[in-house]
Amino acid sequence: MIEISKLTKTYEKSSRALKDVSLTIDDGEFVFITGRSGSGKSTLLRILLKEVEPTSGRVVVNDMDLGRMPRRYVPKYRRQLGVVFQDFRLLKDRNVYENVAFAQRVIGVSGRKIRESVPEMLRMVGLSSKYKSFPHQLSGGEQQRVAIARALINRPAILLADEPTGNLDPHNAMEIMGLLEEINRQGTTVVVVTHSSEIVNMMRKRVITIQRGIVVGDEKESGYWYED
Ligand SMILES: Nc1ncnc2c1ncn2[C@@H]1O[C@H](COP(=O)(O)OP(=O)(O)OP(=O)(O)O)[C@@H](O)[C@H]1O
Repeated sequence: MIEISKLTKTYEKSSRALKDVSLTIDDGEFVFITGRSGSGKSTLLRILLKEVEPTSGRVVVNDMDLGRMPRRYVPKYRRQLGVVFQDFRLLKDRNVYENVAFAQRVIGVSGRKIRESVPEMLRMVGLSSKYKSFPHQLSGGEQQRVAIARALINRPAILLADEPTGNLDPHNAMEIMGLLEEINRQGTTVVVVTHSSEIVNMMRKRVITIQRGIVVGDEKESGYWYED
């Protein structure tokens, strides 16, 4: 569960990126956070990841108050969140299998467990046959599938996706959204930041709209889109 109350972020020498944002995302929800460029979406994600500190307000993720979290606990906290980015961020010199396995190796998962869980995850994202391929041999959609497999391999309760379809053509974008929907169906909370109105309108999920740092809309199962 994500509980945000009265969250404000003002960057130095700049206007407010977020102003008095309060919202709750329950376990198992699928939520879009949308808004124009510069509205504050990435700032919100970065605060959730504890990469950016709020100016004021409270953020509690899975019962952990981020404002009270000791610095040494942050890496462990971040591992409880799966994160996917627009530009995939795969290791270019490792194949598909190794890209996914790496996320387990760094936290000391046993070789036996890795050999069991990576193929299972690659099956889930539909990439079993490409496990030996390198990122440059894959389409954008396939690369994003690898990134999703990597984000989920340690079974996080929450998946945060920052413009996950931003580099994909409409067909691949729809496939990735279908995969995120399936992941959500299996119990993971999914939070997708996007400014694609097509995707938001097609999916009919909860849509939180941010405009100049303020939440101006929060609609359940909606195709709501902000006015320019
Ligand atoms: N590190 C920073 N230092 C100063 N100002 C920043 C910083 N990061 C973001 N901002 C400002 O905060 C505001 C919100 O930016 P943010 O990146 O959160 O928006 P966004 O909705 O994610 O935009 P986009 O869709 O283009 O990624 C903008 O005015 C931006 O210029």
